[in-house]
Amino acid sequence: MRKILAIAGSDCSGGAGIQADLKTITSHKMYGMSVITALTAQNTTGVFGVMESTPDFAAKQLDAVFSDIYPDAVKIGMVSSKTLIEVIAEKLAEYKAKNIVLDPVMISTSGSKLLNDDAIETLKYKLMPLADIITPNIPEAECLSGIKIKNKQDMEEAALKISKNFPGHILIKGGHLEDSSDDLLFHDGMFSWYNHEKIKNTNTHGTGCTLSSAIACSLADGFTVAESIFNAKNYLTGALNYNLNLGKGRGPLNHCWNI
Ligand SMILES: Nc1ncnc2c1ncn2[C@@H]1O[C@H](COP(=O)(O)OP(=O)(O)O)[C@@H](O)[C@H]1O
Ligand SMILES: Cc1ncc(COP(=O)(O)OP(=O)(O)O)c(N)n1
Repeated sequence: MRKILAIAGSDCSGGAGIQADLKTITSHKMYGMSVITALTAQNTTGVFGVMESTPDFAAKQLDAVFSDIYPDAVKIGMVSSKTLIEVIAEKLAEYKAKNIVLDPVMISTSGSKLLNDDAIETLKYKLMPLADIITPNIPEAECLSGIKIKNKQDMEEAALKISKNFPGHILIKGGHLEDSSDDLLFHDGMFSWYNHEKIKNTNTHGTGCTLSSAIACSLADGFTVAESIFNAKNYLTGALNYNLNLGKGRGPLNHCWNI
């Protein structure tokens, strides 16, 4: 049994955050664990409130997990404050965590800030160096690179810029592009494109969380990063294609389409 730890915020409506992570991990027939960094009051229409965990309590959760059931991979999602990021980085280094996938969650697609402005540098310089792969969406890649992204060429430029400070795998997700959903992987001086036509489904709440957890599952299974992205995209495509239609806004995915 592979064991996966998700460090992320809770989405009470079940589409994104820790709930999407645990559903994804379970659908991969793996054992999911969670360190909850924040409670959010949100649904398919927006985010109405955020209540952060204290850094001390996040540290307690990390100690409880790592001292008992050592994870084969770790996915990190929403971590909103500087002090929380610092404590998570310290604990992951202390426990020599491996196969770390960092989704640098900054703003929900519904427009709410999920990362404090004064925490961006801490995320860049304390948490990113521990990650094997980071998975920014286009607005997040713009923030990390300082480049405005309008097309695929801009995505390549942004990846190059981000790589100046981060030697690991950089996956810039293209879900926010107008006419395609092509994702770009940059590593070791090489670009690889994961091309995908846009699925005509507006129910995409939690796609980023789902993709990063699915990547963590394949890494835990021993696949390379490039193979793990390929597997994760297939899983995500199945969940999107199901066209689940729940809620009054941008609805969630069917994480259980494959079981
Ligand atoms: N309509 C869509 N059709 C196909 N793939 C999509 C669609 N929307 C998002 N994706 C995929 O979902 C993943 C998450 O993408 P994105 O929406 O950019 O991230 P986030 O959810 O973090 O904002 C990416 O692999 C992207 O290509
Ligand atoms: C608690 C929580 N974490 C992360 C997100 C962002 O989720 P993401 O998968 O990027 O999807 P959308 O924002 O596009 O729905 C979130 N909303 N809540």
